[in-house]
Amino acid sequence: MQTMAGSEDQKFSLQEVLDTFKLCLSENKEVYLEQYVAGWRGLVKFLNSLGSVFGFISKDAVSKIQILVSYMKGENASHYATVQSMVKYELDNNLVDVNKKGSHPESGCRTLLRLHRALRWLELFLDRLRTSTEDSKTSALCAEAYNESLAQHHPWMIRKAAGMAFLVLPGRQTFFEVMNVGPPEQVVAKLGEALPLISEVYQITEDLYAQHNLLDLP
Ligand SMILES: CCCCCCCC/C=C\CCCCCCCC(=O)N[C@@H](COP(=O)(O)O)[C@H](O)/C=C/CCCCCCCCCCCCC
Repeated sequence: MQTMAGSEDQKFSLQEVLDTFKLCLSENKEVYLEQYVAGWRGLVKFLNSLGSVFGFISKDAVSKIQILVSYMKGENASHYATVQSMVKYELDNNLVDVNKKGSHPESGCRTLLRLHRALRWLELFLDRLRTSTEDSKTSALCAEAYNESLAQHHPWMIRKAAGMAFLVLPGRQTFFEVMNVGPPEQVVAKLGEALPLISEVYQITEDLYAQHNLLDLP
């Protein structure tokens, strides 16, 4: 497993992200937090390679990763092995601000929820990339995926800033090259492999959060 330090500087590999999401689920379909966070670290590498325009997004993702890592390494680390154990521990011990921000503004549950919502964006975006054609615009694919998911949870200012950043996304060909997988057909095949894994992790988390009424945590 990679360490947090310095990992964002290394080269992005879609295969590596795929591997971490493969390792995310236990036999009984619990979501391992260490692998979940490792998957996000890999994605942040990609985002960082796109330039400073995406810095505000990367910074937010890194800060959420760091909050989760601090719980995973803290005195109650054993409760932060899986998303399921984290939810149980934080709810049983009243460590989650459920209706409005109070004494636990950075609970693991609310922090993971932000990344979970972003995972839905990723799922939609990757599916669009997979089915795109040579002349498709990544900025449009990204904006569509964003509007269908994360945008619904963001205020106007963030939506505006995100929309501006999408406009400078590199074209489809460059995008595919940065994934370090090989020719476009292989990228498409690899995306087809990655998507069901990401979808399953997303759905398991979504169901868990719905079951505990955690989908709107402030
Ligand atoms: C497989 C390779 C291709 C895809 C690679 C994608 C790489 C993407 C890497 C990271 C995605 C960023 C995840 C952003 C998490 C955002 C969490 C969030 O919603 N935070 C907001 C709410 O937090 P609280 O205030 O409640 O604590 C926060 O306000 C957000 C601030 C930053 C703006 C977030 C905009 C998100 C746009 C997502 C699209 C990223 C575009 C990447 C382009 C490839």
